[in-house]
Amino acid sequence: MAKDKRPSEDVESAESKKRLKKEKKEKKHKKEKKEKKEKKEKKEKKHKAEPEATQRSQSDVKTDPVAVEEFLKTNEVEIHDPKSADVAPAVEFADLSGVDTRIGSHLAKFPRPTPIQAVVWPYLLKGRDMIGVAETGSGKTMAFGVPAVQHLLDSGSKSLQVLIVSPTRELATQIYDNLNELTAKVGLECVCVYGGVSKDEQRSAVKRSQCVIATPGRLIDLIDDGSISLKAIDYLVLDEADRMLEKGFEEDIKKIMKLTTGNRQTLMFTATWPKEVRELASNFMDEPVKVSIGQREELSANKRIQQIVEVVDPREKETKLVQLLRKYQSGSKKNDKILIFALYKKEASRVESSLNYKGFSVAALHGDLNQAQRTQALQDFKSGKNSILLATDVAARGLDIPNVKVVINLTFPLTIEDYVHRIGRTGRAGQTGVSHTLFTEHEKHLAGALMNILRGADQPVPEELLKYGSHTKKKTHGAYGAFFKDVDMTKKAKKITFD
Ligand SMILES: Nc1ncnc2c1ncn2[C@@H]1O[C@H](COP(=O)(O)OP(=O)(O)OP(=O)(O)O)[C@@H](O)[C@H]1O
Repeated sequence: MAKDKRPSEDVESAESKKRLKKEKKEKKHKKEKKEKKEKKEKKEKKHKAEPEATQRSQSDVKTDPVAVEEFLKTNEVEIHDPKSADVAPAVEFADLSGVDTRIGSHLAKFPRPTPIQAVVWPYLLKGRDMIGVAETGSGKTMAFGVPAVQHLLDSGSKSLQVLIVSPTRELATQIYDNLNELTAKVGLECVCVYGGVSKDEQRSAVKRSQCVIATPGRLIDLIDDGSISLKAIDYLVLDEADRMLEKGFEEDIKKIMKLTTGNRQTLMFTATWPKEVRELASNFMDEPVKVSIGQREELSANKRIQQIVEVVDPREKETKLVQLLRKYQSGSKKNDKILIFALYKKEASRVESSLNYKGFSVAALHGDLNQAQRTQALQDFKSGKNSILLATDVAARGLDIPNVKVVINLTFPLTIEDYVHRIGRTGRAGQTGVSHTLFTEHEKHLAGALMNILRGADQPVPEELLKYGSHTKKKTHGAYGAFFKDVDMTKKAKKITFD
């Protein structure tokens, strides 16, 4: 009887139970890993065995190693493949084999694949896991989007198989718009799942979709209430992957990964890939190919952006901002689009009112607004109704707004990675742009990192910045994800009662 058992027996049986549980878990993990490997190998074999006749066979192009070498060198392409597979880039669309012609004709609106697309597509079509790092505005959405849709076509199944996770609602919507154009062409459906709006429509769209683009919070809500199952997800993308792996999102991502199949193809895409997130990333991936484009340094900015940095007294910032807006919208430039970044929601809202009062046409985008206001602000900026958008870092990553001429950093971001993403809202898809940063003593711990970025992009380093020295503080904002995370404002606050 349990009652008569000696304490040491209790401990022993508890320990052996624990051991058994651990062994069982390890066995399960090993089995899943093995299954995943077998499925991938099968897929790779399938691709080798039957090059699709939809486009020119890749072997036609592979034959010119000199051209391939030249392409890799000119575009500063680095490929690290633990399996050392011999995979040639698809430099022209015609070089891309295994892609449905309906997708091919959609892509024909572009002259040729961007370098990241050219390099990752052939690997992704073979079913490989991937870490793709390339500058802002370089076409990463289609880099993971085209193989995602092809994956659905190859499998022929009608269940929810593709999941793309994004840190913000606006970015999720944008990815959805991009992918929806592709899926609509081939008779498949996408759904966008994000917070701040009603769940009902999303629930019913999930039922008919094969591809879901989601922000983590709402996705988990819908999983928890049984409206969505990730059981069949076998192609999973983390866009803005480094942000998704930071604290604040980390637990959500772990939960999401656990709920998908062990046979998953996992992709991570971003313009910045700090060391801090790499270990966590490797837990979710199986021998990923790492492709980086133009990343001479560990972290680099788009070189087509002219970066101006001015060191100012913190009290002068707003006066300086007004002068900059007048300068960048003078004469024929009066309707040029300018994106201003503030750090805090309150700051954004206060400066927005002050600029509107001074006669500028400003919209604001930050987490204190409801989703309808956020969507409207972005739309008004895109359409040019408001030529100035004042945003927090909710708009720093991924947003592809046509013709943003200037990005102004009114307050420097918390991390240097966010600086790279913020300024990347201009100079997209081969265009040029200007970023103008007001730097104060409050950010002096980031001066060294900023100088590295400037030098890496052949930009001048102002004298005043040098006085802060080249000391680079390690990335400290582990909690940044939590600060940044969208809060669902439609959710009722939980009532807490104290006894
Ligand atoms: N092959 C191509 N040729 C020219 N333009 C392209 C091509 N593919 C995509 N684009 C365009 O490039 C722009 C930027 O693409 P996208 O938003 O995918 O960039 P990104 O690399 O994801 O940027 P970020 O790092 O800021 O998220 C979009 O307007 C897109 O339509």
